[in-house]
Amino acid sequence: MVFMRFCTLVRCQHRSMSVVSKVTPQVQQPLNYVNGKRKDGSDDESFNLIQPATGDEVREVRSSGKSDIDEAVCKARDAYKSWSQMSGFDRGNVLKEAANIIRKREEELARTEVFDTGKPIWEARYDIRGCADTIDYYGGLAARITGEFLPLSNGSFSYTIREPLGVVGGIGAWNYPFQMAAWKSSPALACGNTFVFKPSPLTPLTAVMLGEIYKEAGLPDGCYNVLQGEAKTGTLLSNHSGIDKMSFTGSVPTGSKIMEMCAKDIKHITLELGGKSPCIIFEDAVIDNAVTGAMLANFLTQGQVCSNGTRVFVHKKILGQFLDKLILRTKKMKIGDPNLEDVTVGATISMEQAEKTLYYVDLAKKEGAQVACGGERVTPSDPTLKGGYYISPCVLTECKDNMTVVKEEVFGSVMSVLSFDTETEVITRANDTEFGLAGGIFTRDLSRAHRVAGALQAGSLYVNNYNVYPVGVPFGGYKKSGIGRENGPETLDYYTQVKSVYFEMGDAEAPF
Ligand SMILES: NC(=O)C1=CN([C@@H]2O[C@H](COP(=O)(O)OP(=O)(O)OC[C@H]3O[C@@H](n4cnc5c(N)ncnc54)[C@H](O)[C@@H]3O)[C@@H](O)[C@H]2O)C=CC1
Repeated sequence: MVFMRFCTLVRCQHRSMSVVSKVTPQVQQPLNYVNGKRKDGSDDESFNLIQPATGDEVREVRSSGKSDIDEAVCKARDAYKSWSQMSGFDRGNVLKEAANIIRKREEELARTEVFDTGKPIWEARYDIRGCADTIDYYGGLAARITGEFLPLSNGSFSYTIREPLGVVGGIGAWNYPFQMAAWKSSPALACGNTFVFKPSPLTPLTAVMLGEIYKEAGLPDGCYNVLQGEAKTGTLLSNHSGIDKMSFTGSVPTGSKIMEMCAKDIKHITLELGGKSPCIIFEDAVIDNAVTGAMLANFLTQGQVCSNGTRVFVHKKILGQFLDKLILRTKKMKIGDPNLEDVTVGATISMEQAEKTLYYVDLAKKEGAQVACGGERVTPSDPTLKGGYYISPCVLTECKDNMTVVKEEVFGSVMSVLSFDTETEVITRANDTEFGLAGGIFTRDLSRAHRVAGALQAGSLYVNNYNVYPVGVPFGGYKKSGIGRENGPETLDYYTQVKSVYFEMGDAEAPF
C-alpha cells in the first residue's frame, strides 16, 4: 500500500532535471539552537558536514562543549517552569500549529533531508508528512493526559496525576533525522517536558529547522534546543545532572553506554536500537505482494532502516518463483541523484557505511552465499555525483543461519534470502537472534498469520506489508532492540511519572 503511494508520487511529480547541486540555505547558518536562537557550538572540536549524494565537504561544524550543554539545559529548565504549568490543551495547540507549518514547508524540509541523508526525494516527502502527522497526533493527545480517580473504603479515595519528568535529552541516528527530532520532542513537549536534542553529526540540518517551526507555532524559547556534536557531546548530555530522561535512537553498543550513564543518576530512558528482523514468506503468499514486501523490508533509505526484515525466509515450494520476480524487480531499481523523482536508490550516508556494507557482501561470498544481484559500488554518469557513495541493492541467496551477514545488522541494502520447510522451524529460526525490533509475515491464511504474529519475539509485526508506521501505532523493540515505545499513545507513559494522592475521610488508625 505504501509502495503504491510512493509510485503515485513518482508519477505525479516526475521531473528530469538534476537538482543535486542546489544547496539549501540552511547549510551555512549556525546549527545549534538554544533558547529560540541559532548559534554555533563553542567546543574546541569540530566535524565536517559531507553531502552524501556528491561526497563534497560542505562545511565545518563546531561541536558543543560543556558550556553549550550547561546553557541549553539551564534554558530548558527555566522554560520548564511555565511550559509544564500550561494546560495540555494549550500545549497541544502549539504542536498542532507546528504540524500545519511543517505541511506548508514540506518541500523545503524534504529537500534539506535529501541534502543531509542522500535518500530519494519521494521518501523524504513521505517522512516529513509522517512527522507532521505525529506532531499533530501528540498535539491532540496533550489535553487527554489525565489521572484516575480511585474510590476506596469508607469514602476515602485516591487520585493520580500524570506529571512531566522535567528536561528530556534526546540523541538521534542519521537515517531519519527529522523524524527522530519529531518523534522524541512532540510527546515530550505534549506532556509538559522541555527538550534538548543532539542529532547525528552526519545529519545536523533539519532538527534546527524544527526548532524554528516550533517557535513560529508559539513554543516559548528554551522549550526545544538543539546541540550539534559527536560522541563527546552525547556523553556530556547523557551525564548531565540537569537532564531527567534520555531518549536515544542508535546502535546497541551506544545504547548500552547511554543506559550505563543514565544508571548513575537513575534517569529514565527510552532506547530505540538496532535489529536483524525476519520477513517470512509462506507458500500460500501472493508472490508479487511478497516481493514488494521484501523490497520494502530491505531497500528503503538505501537499506539503512532499523526495522528492516533482512532475513527473508521463503518457503522451499515457492523459492524459485519468488527469486525470479525479486531479482528482476531489484535490478530495475534506478540508482542516482536522490533529488530526481524517478530515482529509487539514493546515496549511502557515508564512505564508512558504504565500505561496511560492501565488506558484509564480500564476507557473505566467502562464507558461501551467492550474489544474485547488486552489492557493488556504482558511479552515476552525472559528474557531480562522482564522489557520492552509491551501492546497487543486493540480493544474497544460498544463505545459512550461521553466516555473519545473516546474524549481524548490516544497515545497508543487503537482503539475505533463506529457505524453510515448516512453520515451527521458521519461527524458531526467526527468533534465534539477540534483536527483536520487527518482523514480516506473508500468507493468505489468517489463522497462521495470527499464530505466527503471536510467536515472533518482536515489537512490530507486519502481515502482508512491511515498514509501515501509521501514526498512533507504537514502535519499539524487544530484547536488545530497545526499551520503550515511540509513535503511539503508550509513549506518553515514557515521558511522564505518576503521582498518587491518598485522601483519608475518617481518622488515621494505628496500633501504637
Ligand atoms: N530502533 C530504531 O528506532 C532505530 C535504530 N537505529 C539504529 O541506529 C544505528 C545506526 O545509527 P548510528 O548513528 O550509526 O548509531 P550510533 O549509535 O553510532 O550513533 C547514534 C547517535 O549516538 C551518538 N553517540 C555515539 N557514541 C556516543 C556515546 N558514547 N555517548 C553518547 N552519544 C553517542 C552519535 O553521535 C549519534 O548521534 C543502527 O544500529 C540502527 O539500527 C536507527 C534508526 C532507528
